[in-house]
Amino acid sequence: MEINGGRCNSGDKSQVEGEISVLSSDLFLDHVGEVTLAFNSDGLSWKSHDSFDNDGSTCLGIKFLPKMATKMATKLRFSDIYAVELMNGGTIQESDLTTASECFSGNDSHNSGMNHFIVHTFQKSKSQPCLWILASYTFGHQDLQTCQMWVNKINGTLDKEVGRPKNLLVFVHPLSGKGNGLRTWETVAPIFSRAKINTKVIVTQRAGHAFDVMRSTTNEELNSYDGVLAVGGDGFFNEILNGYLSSRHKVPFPPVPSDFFDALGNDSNPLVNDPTEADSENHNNKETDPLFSSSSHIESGFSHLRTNDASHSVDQQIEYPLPNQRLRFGIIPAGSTDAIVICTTGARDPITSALHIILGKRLCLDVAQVVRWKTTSTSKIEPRVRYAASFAGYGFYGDVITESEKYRWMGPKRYDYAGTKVFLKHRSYEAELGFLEVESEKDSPISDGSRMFTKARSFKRKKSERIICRANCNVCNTKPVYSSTKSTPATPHLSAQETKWLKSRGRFLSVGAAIMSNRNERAPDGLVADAHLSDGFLHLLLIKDCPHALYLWHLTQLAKKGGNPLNFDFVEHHKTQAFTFTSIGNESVWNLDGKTWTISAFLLLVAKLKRHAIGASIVTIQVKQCKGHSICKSYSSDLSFFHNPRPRQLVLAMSTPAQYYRSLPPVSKFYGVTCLMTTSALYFGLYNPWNIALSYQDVFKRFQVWRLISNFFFLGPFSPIFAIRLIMIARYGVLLERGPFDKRTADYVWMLIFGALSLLVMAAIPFLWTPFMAGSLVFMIVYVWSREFPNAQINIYGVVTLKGFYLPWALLALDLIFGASLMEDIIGMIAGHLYYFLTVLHPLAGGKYVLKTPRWVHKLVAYWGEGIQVNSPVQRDPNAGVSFRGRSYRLNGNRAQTSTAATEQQNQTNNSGDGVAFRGKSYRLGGH
Ligand SMILES: Nc1ncnc2c1ncn2[C@@H]1O[C@H](COP(=O)(O)OP(=O)(O)OP(=O)(O)O)[C@@H](O)[C@H]1O
Repeated sequence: MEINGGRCNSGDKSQVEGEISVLSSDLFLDHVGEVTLAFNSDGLSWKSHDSFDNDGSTCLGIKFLPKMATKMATKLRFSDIYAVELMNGGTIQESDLTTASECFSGNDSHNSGMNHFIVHTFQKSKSQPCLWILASYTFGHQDLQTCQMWVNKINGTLDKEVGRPKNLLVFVHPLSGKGNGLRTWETVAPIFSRAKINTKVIVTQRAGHAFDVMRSTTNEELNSYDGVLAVGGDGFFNEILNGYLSSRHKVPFPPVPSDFFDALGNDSNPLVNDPTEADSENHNNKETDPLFSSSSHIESGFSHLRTNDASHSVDQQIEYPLPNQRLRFGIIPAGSTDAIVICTTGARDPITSALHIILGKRLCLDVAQVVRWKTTSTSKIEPRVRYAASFAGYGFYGDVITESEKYRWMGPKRYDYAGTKVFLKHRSYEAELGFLEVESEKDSPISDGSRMFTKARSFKRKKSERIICRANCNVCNTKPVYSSTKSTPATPHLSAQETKWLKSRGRFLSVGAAIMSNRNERAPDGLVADAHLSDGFLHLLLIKDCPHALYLWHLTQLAKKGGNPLNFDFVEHHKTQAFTFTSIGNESVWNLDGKTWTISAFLLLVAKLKRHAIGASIVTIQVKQCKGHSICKSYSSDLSFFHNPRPRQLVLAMSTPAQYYRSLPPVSKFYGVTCLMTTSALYFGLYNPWNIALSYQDVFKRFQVWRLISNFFFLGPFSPIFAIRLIMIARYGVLLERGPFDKRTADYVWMLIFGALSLLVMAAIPFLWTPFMAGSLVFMIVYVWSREFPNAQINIYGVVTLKGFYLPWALLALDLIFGASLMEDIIGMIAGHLYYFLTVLHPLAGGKYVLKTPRWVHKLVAYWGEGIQVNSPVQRDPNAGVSFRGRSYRLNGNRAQTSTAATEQQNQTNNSGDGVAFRGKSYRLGGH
């Protein structure tokens, strides 16, 4: 076939690689050479004329195989092509074998003055398949008309590709993330113009600008767009979403849960805040929220529903369509977190997102509706609705956003800084939550094992089984089946029989509602690894007040790929469709997709609306029809469940010494008992204490290595000082072991070993040496406790009441008064601080966690057979622990489990009045 002659088979049906094509031509493909290009029903395909085995690709006896030619695809689907461009003139390179091409004779004419067209597509990155990289194929022909014909033909087909946008409204947040919003748009804008997509670009001037534009744009104008793009972060996207929905999502509110307020004191509720609204969206908007006033059916629906009248179910059958059903929403990531983009496209890359949008890829997302109630008829606080697409968080999550806004100039690093500051403050907030349990879910045929209602069930999922929800997810694509007879297939109504409201009240470090997994660079698996994008559920995470170290452990699990952040006793995890929230006392703020909702949040109901109201799509969001409030119906009819408080009673004092002894956790019991026995043996004159004292001379010269250990078990002869030290073990050692080190026996043993080693090193310095360092080790325990429980109230001899933080210093002062040696106290505090610094402060400041418990300690504990270590890398020895097995009891009177105790439900022993641990309780409202 003579290529230079431009022989073209246009219009002929020919066969390329066995496919029937409607058009084929002989063309030059850049970097490949002569090819026959075929136009098939689903895409383009080509076949090279060059056989790389023949002599033509051999130069001076060396065979050259063009790399590009062998790697290049030979097929392109139309669904992957986003543009085709005709170019007049220019050069086509026959192959990338420059050496070889020099050997070719008579081919110079191929390389210049050729007309060509470029087919624009993408390819997936080999190392990261979610990352899409721009790719293009340049086909050349000397005849311009041939090129033109191909371009027209391809364009004609691309025009028929469904779902591709033609007109987009683009909002650019210039200061987003590191201030790169505008530059990000400039990077992707040429791709949109190449794909012949018209864009109207609005660069925002202030916070709330995009909200105002979205809210005030008429529906007619919005109808002229296929979608709205946010070039920015999650908060910016949230603003656009709220601007759109706030005036258009006309549905009646769920009923005011009046029973709930009654429970808290009704009208005279002192907790009602009456703040001046600081909503950024409404700076310039004096309008009353149309959700509450403008629509008559809304008004009637709202007041009607407020009566909790069962007849509102009639209203629930009313459909409230959004005016522009085909409008979609997209994000080009330019923010600091970009969790929505990471969860949908899988790559935090503006080009990948732009390609998804241009090619019309879509995905439904659930959107949560957050309703702040008007708490009483006279309350000045107005009911208000907000929407969140990824996350709603309170406490730690709200405080971090508030704090980080002060340091926006730092860019994304502000979250690390603000997070550390908020962590160190360790604020907890009292609150009461009610959440919906959908019983029918358990029997649902779509249940995939990922639907969890209890913590125990949720933790059974192995890391390897985690499902990452993306496009075409089976769970999200399957309609839930509910048994209510009133249901229509599209509107699953939950009857009171099918649903239960559970309640949880207490002090929480944070409350989070994850609407999607919220994967991001700081939490690679997200808050809830296997959350779905549009299954109609959200994941409620309640982090109860707990010591610093445990909370840090939870956070480090969050930050770790494959971590298990929910596997803690102080973490409650519920998969639900709705929850209520009532703050009590001091309040934090809510963080909705990274935007704060100021202190006015009194009670929130988050109802995931997917199949009830709104669906959203990937990068592109499609708003679906709203169909009533079945959740709310069950809410009003099921509130009686709120009143059945059956808190778990904590038994803190045992009635007999034997019971007390059995209740002690293993390490403190072992250490305390050994110290007591050592002193008792001395009392009976059984040994000379100098034989167990620390003496490096004896250790190194006489190999009396036991001295390195034995000196840690002698607290001195019976005396007031001895008694105080023993009580310290029984009190603070036990509190530590039951609190921060609960189910972390190996870690606690390692803390003591590390402390002992540090003390031994210090004792090598002559003026720090003391013969017995048990007192120092006890002081180390007290110091660590004081850091873990800094706000606990302590009372010294009924005279002085202090915060836990000052306890070691108070004891130091007492030792001074009693005339005891201060040296051992001080070196104990140094060892304690070293441990706390390496395990808490240093990792918090971004440093490495260097003090990981060594494997041999895990083995030791496993061999011992006492205590529990969650996530232990070693198996417990089934024959171990004979000496203590079965003699340890939990405080609630249950025998401690010594085997698979990781799933054990354990009481929070810190409720003992230290005022630090979670004081609330979670219980089934039905009293089960
Ligand atoms: N021109 C502007 N000047 C100041 N603030 C703006 C402007 N445009 C938008 N904003 C506000 O900035 C807030 C944060 O924006 P955005 O979410 O894009 O950035 P981010 O916080 O860095 O990213 P992420 O939410 O992913 O962490 C938005 O909620 C929006 O209200």
